Amino acid sequence: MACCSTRISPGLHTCAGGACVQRSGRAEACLGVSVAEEKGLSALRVSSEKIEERRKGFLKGEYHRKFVMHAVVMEVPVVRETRMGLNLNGTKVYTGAGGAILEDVPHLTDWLSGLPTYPNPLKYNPAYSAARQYFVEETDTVAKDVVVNINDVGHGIHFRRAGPRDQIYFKPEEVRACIVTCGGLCPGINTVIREIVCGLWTQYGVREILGIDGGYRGFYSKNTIDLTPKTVNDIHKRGGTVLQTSRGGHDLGKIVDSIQDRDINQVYIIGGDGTQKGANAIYEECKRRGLKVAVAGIPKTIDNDIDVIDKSFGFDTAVEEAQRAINAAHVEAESVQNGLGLVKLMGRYSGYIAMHATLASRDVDCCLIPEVPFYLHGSGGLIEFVRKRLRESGHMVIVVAEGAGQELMAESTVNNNDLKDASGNKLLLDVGLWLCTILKDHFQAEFRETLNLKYIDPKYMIRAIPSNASDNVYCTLLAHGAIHGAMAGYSGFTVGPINNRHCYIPIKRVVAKSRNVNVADRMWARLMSSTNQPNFSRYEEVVQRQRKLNAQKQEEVENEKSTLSSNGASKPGNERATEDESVLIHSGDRQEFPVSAGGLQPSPISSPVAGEPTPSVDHAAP
Ligand SMILES: Nc1ncnc2c1ncn2[C@@H]1O[C@H](COP(=O)(O)OP(=O)(O)O)[C@@H](O)[C@H]1O
Ligand SMILES: O=P(O)(O)OC[C@H]1O[C@](O)(COP(=O)(O)O)[C@@H](O)[C@@H]1O
Ligand SMILES: [Mg+2]
Repeated sequence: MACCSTRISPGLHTCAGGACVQRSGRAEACLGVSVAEEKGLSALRVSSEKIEERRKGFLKGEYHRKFVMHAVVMEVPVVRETRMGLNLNGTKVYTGAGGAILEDVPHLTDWLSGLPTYPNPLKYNPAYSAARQYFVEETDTVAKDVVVNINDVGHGIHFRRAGPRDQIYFKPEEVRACIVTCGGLCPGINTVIREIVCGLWTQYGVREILGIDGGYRGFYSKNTIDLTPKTVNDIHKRGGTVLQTSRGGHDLGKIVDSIQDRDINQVYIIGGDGTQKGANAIYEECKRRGLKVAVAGIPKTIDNDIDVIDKSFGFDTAVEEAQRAINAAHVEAESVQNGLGLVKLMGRYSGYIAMHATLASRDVDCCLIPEVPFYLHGSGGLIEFVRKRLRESGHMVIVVAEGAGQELMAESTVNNNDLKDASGNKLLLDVGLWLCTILKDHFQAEFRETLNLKYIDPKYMIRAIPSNASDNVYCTLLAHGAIHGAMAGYSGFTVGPINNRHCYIPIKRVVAKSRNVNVADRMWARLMSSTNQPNFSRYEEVVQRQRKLNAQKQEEVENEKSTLSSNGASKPGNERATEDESVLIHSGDRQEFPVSAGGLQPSPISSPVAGEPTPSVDHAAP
């Protein structure tokens, strides 16, 4: 049992460091914590009478679990106030008397005073009336870090717990909500849309729900779509988004004009990091204009790179679907001699899908992710490992995240790729095709071996499927969290689970940085120990050496050029010659490699490292 969901309630903590311990086997716990956990109550508002009252209830066996009470709980002084301030980002921050810090989300009352409140209609909803302590207290919070030292004082950062509030700030018949989906596809988007519509309709009695067609630009360039439980009934069984999506087109002025013109007062925005930045700008602008508009973000990213929350929806589905591609690659590889299956998975900057898919599969020999730069040649390099593994097992499978090796490829690209998509995201070089060409050609040229390489890029097949059962449930909780938050008057927030408890997080906090695989963490260690792949720890050294070599070569070419021009030698087809020279520089000594797909030259880093033995040619190989 965790006591951390109540850490803002220091009055109930009794142990030296402010933590409570469950004694194994005997189901013991602090009363305060068990009460707060079971009933969703907070000590911040709890008087000693209330504790006494609850204690009696507890003793009468009103609670599910049988806890042995720590007598000392009752002696702890009750905290009567918290301190409020702003942090550097302008986020409201509450500091509890015990040192816990609540990073709060904005509320309509921050800029609109005297707003009336209304009782939550869920009180009278027969489905929910049986749920004990259904409403979340305003003082309930969730701790960001749950693994703490028992002797630590202060209880770290907390976020507001998500869920329905007793009082709401919108009369249901006043609500005119809209939903928009932006960015790349991800399994589960339709489920979130469906559950926002059905939740608003059935839980709160909202009748006006509009779909914005085609992402942010749809606010000002398209008609809206009426959404009802009937129109969205089956959409969770389909992949994609029924509302359509897009990149780019975030014209803030026009979007908020459209919100105002259409009398929209709740905006539900489903999208990734770019979308959430856009959502924050919309919230800020609504606030600046003094509008009673609640803006709720629902984080979507198949890459699982959104910070703070446990994981994004669709991630589990994606990892599961990736297994099919890995299995296929494995079957192909083990059915031939020198078989190599290469699978490229999503992950622009974060290798979560590749890492989890590898761990789940057990058939993967090497997993390459953006967080771990790799190199090809020399000791500890990829080629050495591939050769070793092929010799041992006769076949192997490599999983590569699409953002891996970008620096390595960029180094070897004659016309460096600076292209961006409509949202400003850098377009990636194709690491899958690049690896195919390099590996095949190198094995042929250097070892006289034919690699039976099969390349699978299942990205769009994975993104397009509907969410699996557990993601469907997750999407439902996200959607419900978002509607409860908006109805309660919160705005500029993203909803998501932290340590398995759903929270409202300031959007600003979520987009401040993206999340990456922590290679110093045990999860990556597990992967390394299961694949036994190289850790590429010599990357920097290898790159530096190669850069030096390239610079020397460049200098030689420049010198040659200037000698030619000072001799007044006019070479026919001079321009073409210059191009060829630049190819030479970038391709190092390995001119036997053809230009790979995507216009890439073999990497300079892919050349043997100076001072290292060149791999011997294996003439015995077929
Ligand atoms: N910094 C930003 N400010 C405002 N809008 C943004 C910003 N970055 C991206 N957007 C908008 O968010 C939408 C989706 O962004 P994108 O990066 O394509 O996908 P994702 O949200 O999945 O990361 C696009 O319409 C884009 O214009
Ligand atoms: O090909 P598209 O549609 O531009 O999408 C490419 C990107 O979309 C993703 O699937 C998810 O990206 P976003 O979450 O930023 O939309 C990435 O893995 C991938 O790089
Ligand atoms: Mg993104």
